[in-house]
Amino acid sequence: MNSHVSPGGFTGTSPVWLREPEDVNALVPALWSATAAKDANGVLAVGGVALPDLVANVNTPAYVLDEVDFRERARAFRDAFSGYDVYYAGKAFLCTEVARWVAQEGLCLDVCSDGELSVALRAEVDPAKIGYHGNNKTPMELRRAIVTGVGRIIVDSFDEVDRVAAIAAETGMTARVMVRVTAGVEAHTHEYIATAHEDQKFGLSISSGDAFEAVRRLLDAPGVELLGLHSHIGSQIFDSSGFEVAARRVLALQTRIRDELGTELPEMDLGGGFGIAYTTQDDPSDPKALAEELTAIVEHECRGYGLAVPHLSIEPGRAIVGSAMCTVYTAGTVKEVALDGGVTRTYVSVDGGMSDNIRTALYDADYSATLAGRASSAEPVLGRVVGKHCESGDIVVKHEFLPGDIAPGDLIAVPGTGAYGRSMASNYNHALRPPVVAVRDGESRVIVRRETEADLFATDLG
Ligand SMILES: Cc1ncc(COP(=O)(O)O)c(C=O)c1O
Ligand SMILES: N[C@@H](CCCC[NH3+])C(=O)O
Repeated sequence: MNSHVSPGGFTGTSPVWLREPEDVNALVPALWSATAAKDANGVLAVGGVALPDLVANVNTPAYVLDEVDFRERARAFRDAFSGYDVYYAGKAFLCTEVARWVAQEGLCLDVCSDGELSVALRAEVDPAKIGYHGNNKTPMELRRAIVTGVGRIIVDSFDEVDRVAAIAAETGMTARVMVRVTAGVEAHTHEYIATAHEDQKFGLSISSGDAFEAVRRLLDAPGVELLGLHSHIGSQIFDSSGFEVAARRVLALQTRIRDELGTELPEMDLGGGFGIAYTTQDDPSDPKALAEELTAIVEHECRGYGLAVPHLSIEPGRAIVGSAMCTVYTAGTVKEVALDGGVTRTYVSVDGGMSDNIRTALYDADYSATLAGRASSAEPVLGRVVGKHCESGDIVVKHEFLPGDIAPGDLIAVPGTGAYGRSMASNYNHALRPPVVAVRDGESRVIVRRETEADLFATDLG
């Protein structure tokens, strides 16, 4: 994996990685889905559908999902990780149609709530190909998962060990489980999306002995089939050293289980978290390189411990859907704000914001943007794309060079919003969550419709 290029500070008002583009109209292909392209007039099309035509039908803001790109990325993971099971992490983005695409492309599906399970079942995903995560699954959720025949439940606590065993005993069904372990790794990502250090809520600690104890109890529980150990170190990760340390510690636990409990667990899940490019500072690996790297790490560690290589699985979410989607907005107001040193920043307010993309406010995430409806010959200016919510932190794109003549009514497209954009969207300020429009071969299809006022009033009983 290529290492993440550190932003390395600021030059005045913008981060050092942000360079003034030679052509402010040009797309940076690595940030966009496979079929995204601009014509000579600067009109952006995705899946052969020009965005001005698309928004004439569905309005803005809208998420635009490139079906060809999504399927290609899913297949790329499936093919590169042949011999593994690839679980698409539905938390990144899930709707019934996308769950069907996942199944059609031969991937399994990772869910982490009753609602996500309902979507998977509605799409007729084979329950045996569903994995079920969560640090606080209710007894009701666990019962449904077990009775439905979910392929694996990833057990996250001692309480859950007891619950799973009790439900298996009571229903006479077999509960197939993995144990989520905490490997004590400090992943190089934002604190809120790192999940393998000790002081957080997920998993059972290897170093404290809790993970071993959970394994011992599950092996003893009638009706429970323990498949293996699961480790997920965090999200938007570029550096393989975290996976390496985690694999070493998880396999050390596998060795202890073999030596003290007399069994080698047949499976192991390495989690997801593979980073994507949001801006020119990100340089992600392709699935083939990732597969080679992760497989080499596991094989090396297994050799060292004298273990058979377990059947492996991964759970990419962002790396499949992240770049497959962009969001298109309409600019509403444009404001020049004078900063220190005689510099100005152009604030472009769009008709969405933190209600359709919380990641900038929540994780200080970086995004990019481009004018989507026309070309401009104006000089680039340092811009910031902000939303329409009552928060100064309501920022969509913190730093981007935009054409100096950007004006109300312009369409602005933001790439890389597929992961955790719609899935973490909210109704803040009673915003109506935008639609997801799938595009392919010149056709567009609304697969999640825009919310309406009636949706808001469906729960507000008046
Ligand atoms: C257990 C688990 N698996 C998979 C994922 C997917 O992560 P990503 O979308 O970064 O690939 C997550 C989210 O971080 C997760 O918590
Ligand atoms: N929602 C986060 C990632 C956490 C995923 C779930 N463990 C993001 O947008 O980056």
